[in-house]
Amino acid sequence: MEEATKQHFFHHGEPGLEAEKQKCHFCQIRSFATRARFPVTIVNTEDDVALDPHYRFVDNSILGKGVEPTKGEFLTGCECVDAEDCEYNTCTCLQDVDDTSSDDEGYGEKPRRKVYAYHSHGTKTGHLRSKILSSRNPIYECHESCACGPDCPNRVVERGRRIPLQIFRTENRGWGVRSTVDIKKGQFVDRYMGEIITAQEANRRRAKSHIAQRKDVYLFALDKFSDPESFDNRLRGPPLEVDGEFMSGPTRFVNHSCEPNMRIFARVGDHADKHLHDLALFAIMDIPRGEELTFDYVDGIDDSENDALDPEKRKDMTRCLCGSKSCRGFLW
Ligand SMILES: C[S@@+](CC[C@H](N)C(=O)[O-])C[C@H]1O[C@@H](n2cnc3c(N)ncnc32)[C@H](O)[C@@H]1O
Repeated sequence: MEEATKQHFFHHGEPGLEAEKQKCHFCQIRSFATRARFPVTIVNTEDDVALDPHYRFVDNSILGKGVEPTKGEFLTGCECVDAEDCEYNTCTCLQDVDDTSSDDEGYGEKPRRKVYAYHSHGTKTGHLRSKILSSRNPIYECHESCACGPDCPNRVVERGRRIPLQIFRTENRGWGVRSTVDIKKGQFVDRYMGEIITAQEANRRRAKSHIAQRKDVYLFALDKFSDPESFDNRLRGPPLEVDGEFMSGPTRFVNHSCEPNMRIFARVGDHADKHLHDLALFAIMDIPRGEELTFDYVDGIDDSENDALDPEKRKDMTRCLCGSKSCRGFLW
């Protein structure tokens, strides 16, 4: 770690080291557009280990072979001229929101039911509403094809990470992630990024991996809108997957906890791109600066407690070191 730090700070300003700079983690995170206001830092006060040299930081997912975004002519956004209108179900971006319990508000002839995922006023502006936080509902945001403009309050994930993150060496679970500022319940932290690959490619990578379950830690299926009956054939078949093992952002280093402080939500911009939805991490409680950020890798859906009763299965299982009171004992 110290070697890599020295090399970066003393030599990477010099010309002629382009190839070396490409592989340098500090140069990669310095190239992020938000580096000045919301930097990512890497520290290790535990041991001498550096990040895996094969790993590369990116600030956007990379589309793999055979993965296509929807073509421009099929993209459609809302026509809300006043961004305030994007809080109501009259905004076409929110038309698919399934929110039958409502804060119904009559407005002339049009029903203006507030279905918006975020608080839109006061100190909680931009934070997920508790009703969404305690659900598994997807988040529908306005996006680049919308008329509402970049300041629309329904563009929280689209605007990107607004929190400085630090990757640090934990005592017993390799690298972990924390924030250098306090985070409030409902605040967006960052997306889980990586290479977006086809299901076939994901299975090929699983088969190649020595321990398939280990590979599964880095693979996230984009299956929130999967539906065998869908008119969209991209939603009918096996979903695309995001592989963050060798190319991702800081959230790739977030560890598991059985009592997590964040949760992943599916976030969609253009409805034609549901097959490519984002994986957005939000705080589900207030998190003081410096506290490790975690999420539940299996989001509560887990067979490990049952498997652990079987001595044969148990010997191949990975012990969970989250240290929480309700720890389930095993990661998988
Ligand atoms: C997505 S990575 C997280 C970053 C990882 N700590 C690292 O150093 O690269 C997942 C791996 O972290 C470790 N890990 C994460 N949460 C853990 C936990 N609660 N207990 C034990 N190991 C954990 C396991 O080795 C797991 O395969």
